[in-house]
Amino acid sequence: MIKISPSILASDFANLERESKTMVAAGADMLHVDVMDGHFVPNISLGAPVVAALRPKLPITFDVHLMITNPLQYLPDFVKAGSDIITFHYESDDDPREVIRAIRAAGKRVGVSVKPKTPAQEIFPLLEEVDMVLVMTVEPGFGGQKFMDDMLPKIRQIREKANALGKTDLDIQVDGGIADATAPLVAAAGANVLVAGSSLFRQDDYAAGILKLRRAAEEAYAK
Ligand SMILES: O=C(CO)[C@@H](O)[C@H](O)COP(=O)(O)O
Ligand SMILES: [Co+2]
Repeated sequence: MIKISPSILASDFANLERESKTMVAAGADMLHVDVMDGHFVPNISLGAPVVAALRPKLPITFDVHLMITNPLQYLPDFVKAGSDIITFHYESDDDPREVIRAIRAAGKRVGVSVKPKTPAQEIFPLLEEVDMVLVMTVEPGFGGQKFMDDMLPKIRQIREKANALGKTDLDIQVDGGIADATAPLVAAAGANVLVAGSSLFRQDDYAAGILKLRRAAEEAYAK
């Protein structure tokens, strides 16, 4: 019901393979890869070569979060690298439908992400065309930021609209400041895919961390 997607942005990059493997063995449902270009967001992280290097070593869903300008230009690289879910930012392209179509045509699952200032209503017309909506609960660009609880109504609005459209299987992902205290809030609002970076990677026992986060969210989601 609840899926946990640890963000490897918070891992020890000098030991990326080991860190990722440990997180997968600890029970992660997918791995979240934050791609930042220094243009769409004011930070540079990692790119398709890193996905390509890790992909064959890890039998898990690669959940790639593109925080880049001109996603269509780089899409083939991320497809070739073995991404499973490709999420682009609604604000990063003038024609989001074209990006959705291209990701779909490449045989990948499609996510569309919204920054905190973008209202839910802007993506309502796209809900039937995507597999997942990513609601940013911080300004994209950096890990370790404080969760914005004013994003909770947005999650609820998207879940309600999806249900009203009959799209009850829409994944709603949340990303930014997700931890034991915030997981129940987002799950109660209707999110079912939780990205967590610093709150998981800073723990000694990743399995215990995932379990606790999952339980906190599941209890609230079921209500
Ligand atoms: O996309 C982003 C940041 O832009 C995230 O995926 C962060 O990596 C989440 O980090 P935490 O807030 O969980 O530390
Ligand atoms: Co992310």
